[in-house]
Amino acid sequence: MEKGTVIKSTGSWYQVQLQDKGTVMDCRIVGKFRLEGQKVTNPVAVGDEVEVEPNENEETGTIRNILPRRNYVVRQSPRRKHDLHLLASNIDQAVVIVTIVQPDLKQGFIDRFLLMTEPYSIPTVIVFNKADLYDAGHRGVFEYLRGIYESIGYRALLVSATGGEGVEELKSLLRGKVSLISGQSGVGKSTLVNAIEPGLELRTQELSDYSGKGQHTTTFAEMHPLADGGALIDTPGIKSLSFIHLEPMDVAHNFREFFEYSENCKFGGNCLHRNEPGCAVKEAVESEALSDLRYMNYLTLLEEVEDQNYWERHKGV
Ligand SMILES: Nc1nc2c(ncn2[C@@H]2O[C@H](COP(=O)(O)OP(=O)(O)OP(=O)(O)O)[C@@H](O)[C@H]2O)c(=O)[nH]1
Ligand SMILES: [Zn+2]
Repeated sequence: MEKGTVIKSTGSWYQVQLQDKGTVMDCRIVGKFRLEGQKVTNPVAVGDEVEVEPNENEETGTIRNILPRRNYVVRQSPRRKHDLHLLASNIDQAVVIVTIVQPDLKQGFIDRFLLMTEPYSIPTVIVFNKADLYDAGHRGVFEYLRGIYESIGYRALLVSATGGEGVEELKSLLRGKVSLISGQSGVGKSTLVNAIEPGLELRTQELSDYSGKGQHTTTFAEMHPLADGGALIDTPGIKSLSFIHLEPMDVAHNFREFFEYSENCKFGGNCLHRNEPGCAVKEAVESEALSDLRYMNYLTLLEEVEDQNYWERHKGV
């Protein structure tokens, strides 16, 4: 057995960088794996520490064991809505790239992303790219959002991949850390990564193939080492994020700023902060101690998760 780190996954094959030799081996996995009792489309994630048994040819191998994960980021599979998809594991931080223009910032996207990274309290940096295109109004929107997110402990950064603004600061945030980097399509992720590490070829892509059942997208993630230390785990552009695997209470527990108020809710840890009498979270929103934008997005996500749970329970009845 040899130990290694998964640096790329393509669905059926995994590239494992071997700890001792430093070489990369193509590996397969046998058997079915589950995550917290739910099916996963990819049982092994980029970032996983694994034990590999080399095949007779010594060129390929079989993953026999996944070492315990320090953390992981999971989303609902874009292909099979009842399955989960592991984006990455054992990461130090997540970087979500957004832009206010070209394309317009999708309302609620940042909070959806944070709901994905919050279960393991993964530090998340929100990078606003294309600063060179922002007029005074756009800058105002950035300042407003930065105020909201930095007050609850997330870093917000203004950068321009093409103009250079903020790139050095982002570079120093990435140094020495394993960062998951993600964003909606077209926000400039490839351009930005190239500005950070010229020559780093992002080959991550969303491949579409056509089968009789319709259009399928396959997701690939890949870990790239950084010259200054650390690594980037690149993920394909995210179209949408939903949360079939969460319960309503999980949504409440992963809006981190609610915590210091929720202990004063009449129903304490069981409060969903909606119409419950004596809800301290709702009061804090009304008195503007908490952001009403975040609260509004919270209610949307809560309702979405409740609807899903409803249909799950009534399926086949
Ligand atoms: N003005 C301006 N344009 C940018 C900036 N960063 C990226 N772009 C442009 O935005 C477009 C999309 O950039 P990409 O780097 O391909 O975006 P991406 O996020 O990797 O997109 P996908 O490959 O679809 O995931 C390109 O035309 C870039 O030249 C920026 O900071 N300022
Ligand atoms: Zn409450």
